[in-house]
Amino acid sequence: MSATLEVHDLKRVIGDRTILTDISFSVRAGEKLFIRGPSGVGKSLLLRALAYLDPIQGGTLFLDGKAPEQIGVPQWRTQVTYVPQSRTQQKGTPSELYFAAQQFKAQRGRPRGDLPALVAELGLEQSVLNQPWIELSGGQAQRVTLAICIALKPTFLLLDEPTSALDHDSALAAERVLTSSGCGLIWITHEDAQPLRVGGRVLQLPLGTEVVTYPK
Ligand SMILES: Nc1ncnc2c1ncn2[C@@H]1O[C@H](COP(=O)(O)OP(=O)(O)OP(=O)(O)O)[C@@H](O)[C@H]1O
Repeated sequence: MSATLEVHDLKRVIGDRTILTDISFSVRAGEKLFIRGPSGVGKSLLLRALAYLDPIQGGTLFLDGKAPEQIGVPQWRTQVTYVPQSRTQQKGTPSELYFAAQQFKAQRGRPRGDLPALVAELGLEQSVLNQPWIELSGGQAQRVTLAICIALKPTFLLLDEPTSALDHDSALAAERVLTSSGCGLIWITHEDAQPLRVGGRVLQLPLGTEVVTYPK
């Protein structure tokens, strides 16, 4: 049976503003769930909450029936990995980040993907791996970040507009790489055509209702 990520009645409050409330859904490894909604509605906050990067003010998260505290927060984030919209850091190179990520205790002994192959499939030269982050374009940084996160083989990838800095052909390549990764994908997009192309369920914020499922 494939792994399942469950969210029950999630609530996020910032200051005196309730941004998200009563959000419930579940996703299995290999499935795709798109998150849609207007700017500022709380899409990034939802993904950050799922990765246990921010505290939540209500609700529960489970991975295969276990809460983050039971699994251990580093182990949770190893399996439920947030991929930020912008470049992960300004210091060092992508290779150094990939090496450093593998040194975390929760990452040791886990299977890895083929990072050079992922870099090539995303239309990048291998040399980007050894270029300082600061020298990469927004689109190069976005793709190499994706390649690193996929190569770390989490069970779920939480994708914060993963193709926002890409031209159309590069976006299509990224969609192919992501869908063949085998990860469960929870994917924020502002592009109407993307869920239709990729296939998957669509959850609309602020209500958190599933509005449509596109076949694939
Ligand atoms: N650290 C923070 N402190 C205060 N307010 C925050 C913080 N992070 C987010 N917010 C607020 O929470 C709301 C939701 O933010 P979020 O980034 O999740 O929106 P979003 O739906 O991802 O938007 P966009 O589509 O523009 O990326 C916004 O009003 C934002 O200003």
